Amino acid sequence: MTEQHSPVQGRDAGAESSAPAPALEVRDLSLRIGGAQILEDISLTVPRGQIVGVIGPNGAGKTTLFNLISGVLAPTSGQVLLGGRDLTRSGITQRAVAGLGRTFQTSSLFPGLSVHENARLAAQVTEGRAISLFSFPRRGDAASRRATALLEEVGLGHRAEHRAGDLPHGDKRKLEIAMLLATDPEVVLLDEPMAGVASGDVPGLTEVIRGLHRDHGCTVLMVEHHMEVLLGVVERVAVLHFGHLLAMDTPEAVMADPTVQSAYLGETV
Ligand SMILES: Nc1ncnc2c1ncn2[C@@H]1O[C@H](COP(=O)(O)OP(=O)(O)OP(=O)(O)O)[C@@H](O)[C@H]1O
Repeated sequence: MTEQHSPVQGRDAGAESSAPAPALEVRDLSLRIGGAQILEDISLTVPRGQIVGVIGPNGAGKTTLFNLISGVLAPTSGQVLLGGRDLTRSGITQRAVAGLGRTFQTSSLFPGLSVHENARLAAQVTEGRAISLFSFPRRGDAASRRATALLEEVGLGHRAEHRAGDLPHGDKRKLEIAMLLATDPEVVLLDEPMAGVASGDVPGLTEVIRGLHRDHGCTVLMVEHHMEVLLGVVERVAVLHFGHLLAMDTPEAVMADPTVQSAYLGETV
């Protein structure tokens, strides 16, 4: 996507788009805990189908932003909108029903269950059935078929019967993405998907992330410290610094921005 490069300091350079309601919009979002201002006046928009990266030094507020968007935390002020709908006061489940999916920094799998059982539980939610391992699933039921198809799609078909807890990190992440896909999300938040993943598994996982966008039309917001991966996948990058949005623009514009370089890229990118 080509975008006019404009000065990027302190604002979302895509926020003035006249497109219909963006898939995700955050307006003046702030969080204060005790005396600490964790996030302050964050505003950004993510158009439908775009992949946006979120970067920033440790403690910049990236995970907190995800927690506010997904409803894990309530903001002190500001709004979160999904497809133009204000979900600021909605709980985690309501946001999931509205089309928001999320992975966490730490794995959220059931480690003692098989890969297929994990995927099937996620698929059961979409089938509108209560999550249950005790419903005597048959290989042929709809949730099982969907789980099998999604595992094939992310390249885990051959591991379906493995214990999820025994998977290497890269495969755990793929399984989490298969489970996300089982819920048909429109907007996906990925929190450091490459964390702990062996370098040899990075290209395969990167392809799975691209597939979220390419094959499922998902809008993706992705925190990632692995800059090579991030810059190769995203269309825009949001830079957080001490709880503020320092910039949001194309990777090229952000990387060339002296403010970003001095504030964040003192570390090598
Ligand atoms: N519940 C809390 N109470 C007080 N301070 C908090 C709380 N949660 C987060 N913080 C602080 O808010 C800041 C932002 O934390 P956050 O985890 O969002 O950063 P991050 O950018 O995701 O960091 P990292 O890259 O290390 O994961 C940090 O200084 C953190 O210590």
